[in-house]
Amino acid sequence: MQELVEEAVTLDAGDPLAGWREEFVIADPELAYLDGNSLGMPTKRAFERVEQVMRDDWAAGLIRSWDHWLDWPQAVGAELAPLIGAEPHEVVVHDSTSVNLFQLITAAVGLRPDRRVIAVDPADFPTDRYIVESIAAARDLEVRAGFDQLDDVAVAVRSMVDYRSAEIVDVATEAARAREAGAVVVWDLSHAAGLLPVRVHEVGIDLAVGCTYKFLNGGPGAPAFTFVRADLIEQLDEPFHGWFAQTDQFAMGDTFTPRADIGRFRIGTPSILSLVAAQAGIEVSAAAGIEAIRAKSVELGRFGLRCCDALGLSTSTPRDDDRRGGHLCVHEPDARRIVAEMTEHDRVLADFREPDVVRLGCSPLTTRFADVARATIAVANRR
Ligand SMILES: Cc1ncc(COP(=O)(O)O)c(C=O)c1O
Ligand SMILES: Nc1c(O)cccc1C(=O)C[C@H](N)C(=O)O
Repeated sequence: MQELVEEAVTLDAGDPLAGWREEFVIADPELAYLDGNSLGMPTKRAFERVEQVMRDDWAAGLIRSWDHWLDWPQAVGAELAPLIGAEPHEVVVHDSTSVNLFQLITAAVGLRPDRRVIAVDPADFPTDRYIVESIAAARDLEVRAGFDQLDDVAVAVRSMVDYRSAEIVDVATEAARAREAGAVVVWDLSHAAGLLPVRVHEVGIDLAVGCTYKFLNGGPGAPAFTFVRADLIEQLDEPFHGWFAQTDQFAMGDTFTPRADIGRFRIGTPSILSLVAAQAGIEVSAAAGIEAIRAKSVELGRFGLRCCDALGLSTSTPRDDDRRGGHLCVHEPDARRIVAEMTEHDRVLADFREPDVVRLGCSPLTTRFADVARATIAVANRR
C-alpha cells in the first residue's frame, strides 16, 4: 500500500493539470472526492460570475437585462461546442438532460415516420430508459432492448460512456452501422462531455444531449445541452413549441413558427443564474484543454487499475485506454456498506451503484492521484 501512496505522490508532482485545482473552491482539501462524475466541484469563477450577474444585471439592470440575457443559452452553447467537436451554432445550453432527451428523441422519431421501434440499452441510465418508454407508450411504438438489430429501428438512444462500468462505445462504428440501417441515434454524452474530446463530426454523431454538472463542473441542476448537426436543425420538429423557440418571440404572434437556428430547441425562460455557473465551469474546461484533460483522465484510470490490481480489487472497467471513460467500477458484495463507511470514517466520497458497485469518479481538473490511492486503499481496508 505504501508503494501506491508513494507512486501517487510522484504522479501528482508531475501532473501538468495539478494547478487547475486552484480554479475551484475546495472546502476540505483533505477530502478525497471521487464523485466529480456525479456533481463536479464549484469553480471560483462561478461564485464571482453569479454574484456579478446578480448585482450588475439582476439588481441594477432589472428587466432591461433580458436584452442581453436572451441569447445566453446559445452563447454558452457556442463555448461548449469545441469541447465536443461541434460548431458554435450547433449547441444550445438549456433545460435538463431528461427534458432534452425527451425533446430530441421525440423530434428524431418524427424523422422516421414509417418505423415503429425505439431501441435502448436495458442497462442504460434510468432516465434514458424511462423516457424512451414514455415516448413509445404515447405513440404506440415498440421498445427494443439493445442494438443488435437496427433495420426497422426509427431511433436508437445510447450513452457514449456507461455510467456503471465506464465503458466507451465505439461511436464511429456504431453510428455508421445505425446510419446504414436507416436508424437515427440520439447520444447521451453526460459521462463524456468535459472528459474526452467527443469529436461529434468525426465519429458521426448527429444528435446528442448531455449534462454540464458532472465533468464540466456547472453546478447542481445546471442546464444541460443539446447538439444538433447543422443541416438537421430545420428538419426537426421539437415537441414543446415553447415561446423561446419562436421566431420573433416578442411579436407574440398567433402561430408558432420555429426558429431556423439551434435556438429552436429552447423552450421557456432560461435559468440565468444556473447558466452563468455552468458557463464558468465550461470556460475552465475549455481553458485547461480537452486533450490535456483526456490525457490526465487516461493516467488516472491506468493508476486506478494498478491500485485495484495491487490491492486485489475486482473491477469491470475496461483496461483498454480507448474504451475507458472517467471512473473506476469496483465490484464488492458489500459495496453499499463500504461506501457509507468511507464517507463516515475515511474522508473519501464515492458512489454506491446497484447492485455491487463502488464507483470511483476521477475528474481530471480536481482529482489527485493521491485521492485515487486513498480511495482504493479505503475500499480494500473496509472489505
Ligand atoms: C447518462 C445520464 N443521463 C442523464 C442523467 C441525468 O439526467 P438529469 O440531469 O435530467 O437528471 C444522468 C445522471 O444523472 C446520466 O448519467
Ligand atoms: N444528477 C444527479 C442528481 O440530481 C442527484 C444525484 C446524483 C445525480 C447524478 O448525476 C448521478 C449520475 N448521473 C450517475 O451516473 O449515477
